[in-house]
Amino acid sequence: MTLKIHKFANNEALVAQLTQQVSDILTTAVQERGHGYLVVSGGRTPVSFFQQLAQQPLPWQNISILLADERWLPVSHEASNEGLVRQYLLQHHAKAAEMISLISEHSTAVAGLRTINQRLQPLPRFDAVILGMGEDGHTASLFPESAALQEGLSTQNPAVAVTPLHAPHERMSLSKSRLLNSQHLFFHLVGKAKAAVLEQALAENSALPASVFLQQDQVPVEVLLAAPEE
Ligand SMILES: O=C(O)[C@H](O)[C@@H](O)[C@H](O)[C@H](O)COP(=O)(O)O
Repeated sequence: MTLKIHKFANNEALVAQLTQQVSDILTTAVQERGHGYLVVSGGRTPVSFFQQLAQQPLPWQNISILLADERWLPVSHEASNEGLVRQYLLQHHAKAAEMISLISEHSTAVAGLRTINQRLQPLPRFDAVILGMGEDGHTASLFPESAALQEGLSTQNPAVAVTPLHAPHERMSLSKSRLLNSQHLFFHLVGKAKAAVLEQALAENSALPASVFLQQDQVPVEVLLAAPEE
């Protein structure tokens, strides 16, 4: 398992490093294969990272951005992850990037799944996937106890439709196999509560969804953690 954990005194320092690493990865990707693919997460944590990354003078017209997961809502809804990405990441230089949406016109994620799988099927290996983690150990929308978890962890399809038991909104999540089809994988974690869940997810017999991504041999994973030390 190639796992590196980088600890930061605060999110500002973390974001500076993550921005640098992701910028380098995307620059290399565009140089080497003409196009870069970046997968980001929604939620509250990534906002300042999005703001920093958007200001980097990268070859954005050759970069596609996707979400690791999406809430099945109109982009104009305040809880839409695509709305968040459009508001904070697809700005400044990054305005030129392409966004590959995880939602469709269908009224439910289950009904839209086929369309989303078809949309994602042709995509090559991602260059970087940045995951968050919930305090219940979920990552992307792969929630513990959700009926779709097993499918999300075992399907070879790129996406899975999820109805979380304890979180709002129906979701579309990238599957484990699609998320791990990447050159680089990062976790961006902020706060003491996340540090504690990280410890659980790193334990040998952890059943938390995040541990599936932390404890694997397929893609090097770097955890960037900003949490005050006791
Ligand atoms: O749509 C989502 O909810 C996310 O993609 C999700 O997996 C997120 O990364 C975690 O829930 C952490 O969320 P916070 O950053 O808000 O703590």
